[in-house]
Amino acid sequence: MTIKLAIAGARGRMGGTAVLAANEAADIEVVAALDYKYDGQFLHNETVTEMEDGIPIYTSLTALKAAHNPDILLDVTDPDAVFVNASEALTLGMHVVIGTSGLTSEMLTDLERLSKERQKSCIIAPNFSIGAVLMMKFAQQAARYLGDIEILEMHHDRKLDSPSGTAVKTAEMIREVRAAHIQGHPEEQETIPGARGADIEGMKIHSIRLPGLLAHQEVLLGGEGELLKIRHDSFDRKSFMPGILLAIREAVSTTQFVYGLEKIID
Ligand SMILES: NC(=O)C1=CN([C@@H]2O[C@H](COP(=O)(O)OP(=O)(O)OC[C@H]3O[C@@H](n4cnc5c(N)ncnc54)[C@H](OP(=O)(O)O)[C@@H]3O)[C@@H](O)[C@H]2O)C=CC1
Ligand SMILES: O=C(O)C1=N[C@H](C(=O)O)C[C@H](O)C1
Repeated sequence: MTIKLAIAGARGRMGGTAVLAANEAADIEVVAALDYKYDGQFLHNETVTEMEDGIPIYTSLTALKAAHNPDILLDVTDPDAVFVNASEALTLGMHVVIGTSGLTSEMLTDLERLSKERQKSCIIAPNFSIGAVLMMKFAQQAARYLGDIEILEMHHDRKLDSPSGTAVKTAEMIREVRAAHIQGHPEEQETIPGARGADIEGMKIHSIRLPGLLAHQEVLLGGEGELLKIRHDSFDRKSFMPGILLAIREAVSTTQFVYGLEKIID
């Protein structure tokens, strides 16, 4: 069976790479794209134009669904768009795979409810790279022994959200095994606000944005007289593609809500 795939954000950095990867997969066909702008202009009519490779672009998911009946929507858009796109897709009876970061815990709860109600898969992967998933799992494992942790996430300077979805997921995974406690000096004070980074149960997350970077993370685990560093680097968006294809195939063959690719790989 050929999986009919629609992509929201198909003209972006991740979406463009995903179109190429899906087109190379024998069992997947990209049937349409969902977008809201073309060449900087906002689009208003329903079927608008097509991508360079002939994939039609729609501004309305309802119109896209009526014309192409895709099995699944892959969303790689931005934090403001993803929840609306994913909720609409589930409501229309499509499975959903989400790579977009920035979903709040309330949004995750709503998507889980909708996915169960509609009996459609919703797979959310803060990071599709197999190496990054392993980095998160290794950090979780190490956190049982070294509980003072700071996460350094480094991305390209076009990224909209901070901290990254990967850093948040890493802290959440570590939280499952680490006793909650405040790190650093109990009376420490920031003389410049933000100096100590974002805080999840005492763990600090520091976000770096620079041209030249793509997606990198270091988890620093400190103990008396020692430091363990666990680092992952994505140098190319191709690193995310095997995980995307895996999630798409998994989504159409089951109905499940999954937050984290580690749950599928395991
Ligand atoms: N899970 C993972 O492994 C990875 C996740 N990501 C995440 O994927 C997301 C996209 O990243 P990236 O490709 O770098 O970003 P880009 O800005 O390059 O791409 C996002 C695309 O989505 C489009 N878009 C915005 N709003 C909508 C909407 N409502 N409907 C349809 N399309 C829309 C944008 O159009 P326009 O530019 O005209 O606004 C743009 O083309 C980010 O959240 C990022 O964190 C990225 C890499 C890996
Ligand atoms: O914006 C990106 O590029 C990336 N975003 C994801 C995140 O927020 O963790 C995944 C990866 O780090 C690349």
